[in-house]
Amino acid sequence: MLLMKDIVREGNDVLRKVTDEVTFPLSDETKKLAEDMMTFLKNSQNPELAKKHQLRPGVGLAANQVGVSKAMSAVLIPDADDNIIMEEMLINPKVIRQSVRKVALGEGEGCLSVDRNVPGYVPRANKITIRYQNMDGEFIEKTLKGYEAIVCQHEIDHLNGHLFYDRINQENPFFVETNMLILE
Ligand SMILES: O=CN(O)CCNC(=O)c1cccc(Cl)c1Cl
Ligand code: NI
Repeated sequence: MLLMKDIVREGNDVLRKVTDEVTFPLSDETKKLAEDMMTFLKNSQNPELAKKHQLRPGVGLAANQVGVSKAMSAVLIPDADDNIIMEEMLINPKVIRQSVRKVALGEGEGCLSVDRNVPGYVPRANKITIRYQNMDGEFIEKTLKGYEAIVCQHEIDHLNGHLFYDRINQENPFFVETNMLILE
């Protein structure tokens, strides 16, 4: 199972490279990696297992965060009652439409690859349409807004070598762009 020791931290170039397109049919190795990534997220969201294995909680994980430069991310988003509202492996994901309107989380963002708090709003498109492939290679288009849109943009950024703090306004980290929504 994947543990925190397997998570690549900032400073490692693999986090700054554009990841390689995933080809189909998936190799057994790539299938196992996808399963391990989703299992990591589930374990990280389970208080008992997270404590036992010292896991930081995550709602997404990109392959290059575990040192594999492939364009795939696991996303596991629970709602306030711990009901899963999104559980997807995003393979070769692309944002094909995005709103002008921006959104940012009021408490900022965090990243397993960043062992420090970086305060500030991370402005992202409030509504996006993504096109990606599932584990069978079928193309899926999904429109997301708010928190799900934020998480998927955080992951797709990883796959393109970006980290969340690249998007924080350097002059004023809590600058609110015109019409930007702040999500508490
Ligand atoms: O890339 C994934 N991670 O680094 C896992 C840890 N971070 C989070 O779960 C997280 C936390 C806050 C906001 C967003 Cl958007 C995300 Cl994604
Ligand atoms: Ni991250």
